[in-house]
Amino acid sequence: MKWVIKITRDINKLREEIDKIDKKIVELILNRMNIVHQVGVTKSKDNSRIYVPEREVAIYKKLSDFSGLEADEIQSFYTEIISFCRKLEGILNVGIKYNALSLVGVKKIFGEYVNPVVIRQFEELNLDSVKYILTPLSKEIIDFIEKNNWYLINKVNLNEEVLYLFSSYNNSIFKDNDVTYILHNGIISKEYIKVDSNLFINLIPFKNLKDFENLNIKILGTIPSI
Ligand SMILES: O=C(O)C(=O)C[C@]1(C(=O)O)C=C[C@@H](O)C=C1
Repeated sequence: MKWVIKITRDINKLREEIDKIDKKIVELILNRMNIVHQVGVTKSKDNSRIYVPEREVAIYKKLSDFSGLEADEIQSFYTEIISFCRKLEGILNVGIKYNALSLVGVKKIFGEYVNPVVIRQFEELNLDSVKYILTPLSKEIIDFIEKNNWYLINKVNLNEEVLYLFSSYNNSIFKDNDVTYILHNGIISKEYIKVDSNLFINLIPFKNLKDFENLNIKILGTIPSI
């Protein structure tokens, strides 16, 4: 019986430590929110985009290098911290087709603070308020982004499928190892996705993009990688 009491006492001490740490974490999150709010005010003056995927990926990478934790592990909890801060800048509307996978994908990319807008066809979207679409690749979305001049800006891997994030805003900072997705009527890279019998999405390292300049290609976008 004696040792049970000792363990309980030790656990209580450890929990006191945890409580202290939690207070510090929340205090730091409040400081972070304050700074992000100021970023938001600056952005709203020059009307720049709220969601900056390449910056979010850079944050995961820096914290991974700093801590030795895998970037995926950092991302698993940091997405929510960024989501919580980002909501001060505004809540994003993201168009999805109705299915459980898309709802999971939206939360995995944006965290809790996001507004999924469920639609049957992308053409139904109100483009004044919806600037993002998360979807598997299809001819329908390729046609939509070509028509509306949208870009491929991010992706999310779920167990069974990959969902791609399209936006009316393009990413603006690219690193050499980021992957550029280009549309062409043939296969011109080692990695590619077949859209239909005469349309392929070729995946090219951003640093090699200049080698493809002379071909008849359309750049869909570049996805930040860690
Ligand atoms: O750096 C910015 O542009 C921010 O708005 C801050 C912040 C963040 O919480 O760190 C939030 C939203 C962006 O997607 C990227 C980063």
